[in-house]
Amino acid sequence: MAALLPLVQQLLSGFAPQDLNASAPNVTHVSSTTGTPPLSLSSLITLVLSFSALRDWMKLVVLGGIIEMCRRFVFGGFNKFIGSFFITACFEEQDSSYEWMMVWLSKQPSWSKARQVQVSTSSFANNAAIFVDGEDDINTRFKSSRRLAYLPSLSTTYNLWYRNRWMTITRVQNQTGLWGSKEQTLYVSIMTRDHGILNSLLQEARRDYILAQEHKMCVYVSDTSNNWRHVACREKRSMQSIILDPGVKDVLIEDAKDFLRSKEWYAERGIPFRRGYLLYGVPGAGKTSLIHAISGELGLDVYILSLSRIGLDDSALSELVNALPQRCVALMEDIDAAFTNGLNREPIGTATDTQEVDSKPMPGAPPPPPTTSRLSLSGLLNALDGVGAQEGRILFATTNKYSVLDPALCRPGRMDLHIEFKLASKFQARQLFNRFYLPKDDPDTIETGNDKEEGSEDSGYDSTEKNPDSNACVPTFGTKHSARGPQLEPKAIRELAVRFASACPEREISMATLQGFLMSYKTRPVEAVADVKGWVEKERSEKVNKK
Ligand SMILES: Nc1ncnc2c1ncn2[C@@H]1O[C@H](COP(=O)(O)OP(=O)(O)OP(=O)(O)O)[C@@H](O)[C@H]1O
Repeated sequence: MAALLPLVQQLLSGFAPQDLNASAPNVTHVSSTTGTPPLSLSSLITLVLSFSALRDWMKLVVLGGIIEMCRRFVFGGFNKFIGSFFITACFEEQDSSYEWMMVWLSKQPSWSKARQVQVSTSSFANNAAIFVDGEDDINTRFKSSRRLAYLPSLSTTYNLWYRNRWMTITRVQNQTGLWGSKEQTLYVSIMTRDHGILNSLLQEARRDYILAQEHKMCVYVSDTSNNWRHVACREKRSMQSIILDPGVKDVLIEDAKDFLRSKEWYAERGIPFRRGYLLYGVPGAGKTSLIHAISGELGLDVYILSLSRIGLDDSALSELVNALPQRCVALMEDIDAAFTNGLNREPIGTATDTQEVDSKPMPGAPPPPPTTSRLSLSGLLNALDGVGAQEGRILFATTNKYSVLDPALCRPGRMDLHIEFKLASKFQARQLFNRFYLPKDDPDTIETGNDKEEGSEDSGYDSTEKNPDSNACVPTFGTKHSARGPQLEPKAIRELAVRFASACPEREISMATLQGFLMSYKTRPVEAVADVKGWVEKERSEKVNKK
C-alpha cells in the first residue's frame, strides 16, 4: 500500500493541467512538504470526468438505476393492483389456526391431485396432515412405525377453489431466533374483497379440526421463547378407566362442569372466573391419569406449565399464563419441585434468595451453569391470580409433598379443591382386576375406552369366546392377544377379583404397582390370584430392606 502511494501521486501530478489551478483561483491549496502536488476535490472530479470511458460508465450506471427504478415501480404497482383483488391471511405454525388450515386442506379434493408434495413422518404429521392411504393398516401391525403424511411442499404455491373463488396456498419456512429454530407460515390468498369469505373459511377449518380431534385431547408445552407449542394429540382417556374410591371422581368432574357453566354467575358477583384443583398424595395413585381423563371429558386441551424448566422466571411464567386460551386446563405437575431453591415469597435476586446467598462464585471461577428455575413463590402467586391471569381456565396442580406447600399457594381462589390420593384400597384392587379381565361390555367392567397407552386392547381377557377347557392356557402364535388366555365366565372373574382384593393389603401398595403386577399376568387371571399373596410378601420385605 505504502509503495503504491507515491505511484498514484506521480500519476496525478502528471495529469494535473496547469490551467486547472488557474481556473480555480479561490481554492486554497495545501502544499505538501513531501512534494505532493496540491489537489482540491473539484479538481479531482474534473480530472476523473476528463476520462471519456469513466463518463460513459457513469452514464451507464445512472441509466441502469433509472431503468431498475421504473421496473420496480411498474411491478410494484402491478402487484398492488392484483393484490387489491385478494384477501391474504397468514397462519403461523405456533398458532392453532395453522393446524385448522392443515386439516381443512387435507379435506380438499383438489389437494389429492397435487403434483409436488412433502412427505413427513414428524410428530406434527400425526396430528394435522394428509395421511397416505392404507397407513392405518400398517400402523395396526407395526405399532412403533411412524405415520406417513403428505404436507404441502415448502415455497410451492397451490391453486384451489373455495366457494367459486380462486385461492392460492403457500407454505414457507423461516429461520427464527439465534439458535436456528425454524417456523413455518402458511399464506392463504383468496380472490375476493369480502371478509365474510375468509371468516367462513376459518369457521369451516375450525369445525373440521374440532371434528377431527373429537376423540383426542391436545397437549401444549411452552418453548424457550415462552410461546405455547402444540406437541401432541392423544386419545382421550375414559373416566371409567380411573379407579378411585367411590364418589371422588364425581365430586371433581361435577365441580369442573359446574364451573364451566357458571361464567355469568362469577361475573355477576365479581369473582375471577377460574378454578384450581390440587391433587396430592402418594406417587402412582392416578393423579396425572385423572387430569387427562377429566380434560378429555370436558373437551379441553391441556397446557403443561413445567415450573422447573430451565430459564423459566417470574416474567416468563406470567407471560405464559396470560397467553393461555379462554377455556383450557393448565397443568402444573409436581408443584413442590419448582421451589427446590427454597420456598419464599421474595422475588429472585433479593437477599433472601438462598441460592444466590449460599453459592457465591469464587473469584475468577467460570460462571455457574443456569439453575433449573428462576421462579419465586411470589412470581407464581402473581401469575396465578394477578391481573393478567387468564379467565376461564382450570388449573390442576399435583404434588407428592403436600405439607411443604405454602399456605398462600393452597388457599381457596388459587386451589379451590384439594383431593388426596392414597395407596390402593381393597375396593380399588378389585375394580382394577375386573378392568383387566372382564369383557368390555360387562356392566362391572371399568371401561377402558380409548386408553391405548395402558395397553387396554392388548391386555384384554376376552371371556366371551367360549373355550371348552376353561382353565387351560392355550399358547398360540399369530392370533389376537386377547384370545390367548383361558376363557372364564364373567361370574368366575368377579369371584377371582374378590379373592385378589382380599389378598391385597389395604392402603399398602400403589395402584401403579398393582397395575404392574397384573401386567405380567395379562391373560392369566387364575395365576395372578394364586401368586398375589407371595408377591405382596415380597413387596413388603423389599420395602423394609429399602428403609
Ligand atoms: N387410580 C388409578 N386408576 C387407574 N389406573 C391407575 C390409578 N392410579 C395409577 N394408575 C396407573 O398407574 C400409572 C401411573 O399413574 P399416574 O401417573 O396417573 O400416577 P400419579 O399419581 O400421577 O403419579 P406421580 O405422582 O408419580 O406422578 C398409570 O399407568 C395409571 O394407569
